Amino acid sequence: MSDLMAHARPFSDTLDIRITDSSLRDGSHHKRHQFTEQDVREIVGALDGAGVPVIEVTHGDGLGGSSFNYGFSKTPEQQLIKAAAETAKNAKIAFLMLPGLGVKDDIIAARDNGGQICRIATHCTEADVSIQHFGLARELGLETVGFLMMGHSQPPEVLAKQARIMADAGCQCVYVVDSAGAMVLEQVSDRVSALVAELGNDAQVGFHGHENLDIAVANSVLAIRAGAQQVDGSVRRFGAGAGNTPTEALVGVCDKLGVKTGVDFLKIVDAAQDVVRPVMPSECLVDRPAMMMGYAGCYSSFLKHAEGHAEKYGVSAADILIEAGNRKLVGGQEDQLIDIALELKKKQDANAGV
Ligand SMILES: CC[C@H](O)CC(=O)C(=O)O
Ligand SMILES: [Mn+2]
Repeated sequence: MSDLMAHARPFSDTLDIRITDSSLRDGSHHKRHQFTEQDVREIVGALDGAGVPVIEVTHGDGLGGSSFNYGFSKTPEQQLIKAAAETAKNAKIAFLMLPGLGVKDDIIAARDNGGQICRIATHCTEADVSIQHFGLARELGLETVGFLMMGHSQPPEVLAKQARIMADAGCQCVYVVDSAGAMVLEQVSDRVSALVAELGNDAQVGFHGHENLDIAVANSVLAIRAGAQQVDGSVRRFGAGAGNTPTEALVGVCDKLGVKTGVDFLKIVDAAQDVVRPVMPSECLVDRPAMMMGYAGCYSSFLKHAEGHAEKYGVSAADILIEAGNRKLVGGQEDQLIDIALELKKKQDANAGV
């Protein structure tokens, strides 16, 4: 056992932590939900071949996300889940759902199409809306994961209470989710430790990072040190905004620290370069708007929307995002970004005497 794992809790007899790759779900934001069945088959084949134990596949906003507000999927997500499940030889296929966007029938369909892990995401103060969905998922024999989104916006003790609500509802692993890429080092470990202390053996704890301040791997290492047993990554950071913790770097760093992930470093690096990169519309960059999002603590999936409105109304995407952070907007409030852009334009025009 490595020094890092001395105080941590191994995931199983063979793995210290279990990595979930989210390229085919969080990456859906970056791809504007345009994945094809062939993209999914190629990426799942490569990740599964490298030993990635869990691969998440869904519209970026989860089951039922394909809509005017969030962006229509090119291929129905249930078809993508089915293709992923047919392709994977060892990896389990996970899917995400946000109560309200997705409904119970979507969970049943995802299970019927081969999904094995149901991940239910709520804003980090609204865990109670997930209760009935965890109940259903467990009845269906699915493994369950809970996502407390925008985890930076609440202190550790609040997150721990919300995690308890999920665990009591049947959630087997509650994630601290740094949706905005706004957390810095001990801000992660303090939150993970609070959940570990609250949940004990009732549920595991996970961490999902974003790269806006360029420290997602370091944040993940601190999460592991604090007792996280499940950690998310996305190959080549393929995710919303600045992207996620790069799976390949996380695997390499874990190898060097003696933390067993079960993923083959050389194979995952090849997959990142040869299979995933060609499917990405562009690299996920820590550019000005992405960094502003992390700094302002603003939702990662807002980036593409903010850029679109900035271009349309001739205002700064960074200003839109900072104001969204000030207003503490959460997923589902994307339409308010248009109001912010219009207000900024009005101010800009007034200053210019238009
Ligand atoms: C809209 C769902 C969101 O993308 C979930 C997630 O990955 C996050 O909050 O970081
Ligand atoms: Mn995310």
